Amino acid sequence: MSILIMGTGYVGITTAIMFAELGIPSTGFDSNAGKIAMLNQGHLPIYEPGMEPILAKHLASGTLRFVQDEEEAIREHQTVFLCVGTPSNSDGSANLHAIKQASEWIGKYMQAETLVVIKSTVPVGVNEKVSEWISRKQTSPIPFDVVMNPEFLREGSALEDALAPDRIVVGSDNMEAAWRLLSLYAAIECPKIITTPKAAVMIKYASNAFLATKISFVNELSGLCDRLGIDIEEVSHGMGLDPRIGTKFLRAGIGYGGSCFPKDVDALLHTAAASRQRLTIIENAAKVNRIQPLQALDKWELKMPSTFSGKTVAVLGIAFKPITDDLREAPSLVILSELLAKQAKIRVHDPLAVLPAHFRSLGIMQYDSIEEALQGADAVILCTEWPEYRQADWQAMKPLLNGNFVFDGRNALDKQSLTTLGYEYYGISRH
Ligand SMILES: NC(=O)C1=CN([C@@H]2O[C@H](COP(=O)(O)OP(=O)(O)OC[C@H]3O[C@@H](n4cnc5c(N)ncnc54)[C@H](O)[C@@H]3O)[C@@H](O)[C@H]2O)C=CC1
Ligand SMILES: O=C(O)[C@H]1O[C@H](OP(=O)(O)OP(=O)(O)OC[C@H]2O[C@@H](n3ccc(=O)[nH]c3=O)[C@H](O)[C@@H]2O)[C@H](O)[C@@H](O)[C@@H]1O
Repeated sequence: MSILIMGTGYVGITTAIMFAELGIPSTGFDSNAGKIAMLNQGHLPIYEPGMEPILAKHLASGTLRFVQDEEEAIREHQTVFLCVGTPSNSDGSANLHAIKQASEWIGKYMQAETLVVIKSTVPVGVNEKVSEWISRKQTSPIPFDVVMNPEFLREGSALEDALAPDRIVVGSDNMEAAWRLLSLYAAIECPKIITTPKAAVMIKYASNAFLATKISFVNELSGLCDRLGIDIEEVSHGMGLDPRIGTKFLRAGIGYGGSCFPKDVDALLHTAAASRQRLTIIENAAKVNRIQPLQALDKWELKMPSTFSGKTVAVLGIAFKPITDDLREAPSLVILSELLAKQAKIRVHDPLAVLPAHFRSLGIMQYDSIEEALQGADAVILCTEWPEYRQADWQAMKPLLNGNFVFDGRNALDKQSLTTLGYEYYGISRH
């Protein structure tokens, strides 16, 4: 029997394709009709390498389809995954508008007993709200279950992560509903946990907050290492060899971004404040992340003979990480704003991400090639570690520049070879 995925953004489209890959017919619905039209034409509204041909394959076989009408979508299905967005409100809490709207539609249109699965990242207690929103819209009492099933995929490797997850977490007080959900994942081999809805939610928030804290830990430490003349890369490497610490998420840089770490950390802090329980480590992880790009820029400015004012700066990479066109909460945007405040002239390159109109209107130009972006630049700032930048011919590009400063916000370039070529290279505590 087909399952319904509500919300076809990064998580929804990946979930729909994942189930199609597992041989389970899936239907995607999104309130954004433009996305559904695109998907029906075989085009992804997101950038995920290798995913479009798989989408086309399942569209052609009929294992996957997309519909524009919520009533039709809900009437035909008894298993519904909520994959809608949960952005931040201005106070840091999770905005549940889309979750509420989708729940009310389920209540209004469901025809038979339904399993509602919440894959979106939502705070503790939202399963109860969803039950309430569904019930209130029902005209006759059709039974349903609400089960939490947080998602752990990463953008850029979304389908691989979904098909080979580290774990599947199911939060439910009803074992039968939990097993019904787990039966859909039967073909995936990984640890599968059934826990309470509250614990399932906390596993998701705690995982993101821990990873964010790990990054802020190494970023804060990089400040001390810099003062002491220690290369943070050597420290991360040495620390990471201890399997209790691990090498992952120990890369120093200009900070974490993306649609989830900042938002989920804020939402967890909001939950903590509402529960009158401070989370000082996580509060400070967020604080370190806010100042990290600004501190890096200030340090780099001191390396130059004069300030950034009036200087031409080439910014390489604006996406929040490589292999995505996503700019949400990207640290590059902080760097761009600060460079504007410092009255620099800015030239940008990114292989995929498009500079927001707001920055264009302020005079920042985006170029299609690295060479064009570097033309006449006094300094280069790398914000995203796209492989293109490491592989670029820095020797051939040198005559294009007016200055020789390379500031590497991701410690991605080869310091030794750039220095040999006559560049003045500074990264995040590279010594
Ligand atoms: N992006 C990621 O890598 C991950 C995201 N998550 C979580 O998953 C959730 C979704 O995230 P993304 O897919 O990134 O969001 P997104 O913004 O890419 O997609 C959300 C989609 O929901 C649609 N939508 C809004 N209201 C709707 C409604 N009432 N009915 C149907 N569709 C509706 C929007 O039009 C949009 O296409 C969030 O809670 C996020 O925190 C969890 C793990 C990874
Ligand atoms: O909840 C979510 O949405 C997802 O958030 C992250 O995935 P994602 O945002 O796609 O990106 P990551 O690869 O985790 O990177 C996040 C940010 O941390 C930065 N980062 C990462 C690792 C590191 O060592 N240093 C570092 O600065 C990256 O540059 C990037 O800006 C998590 O890794 C996923 O498990 C989770 O499902």
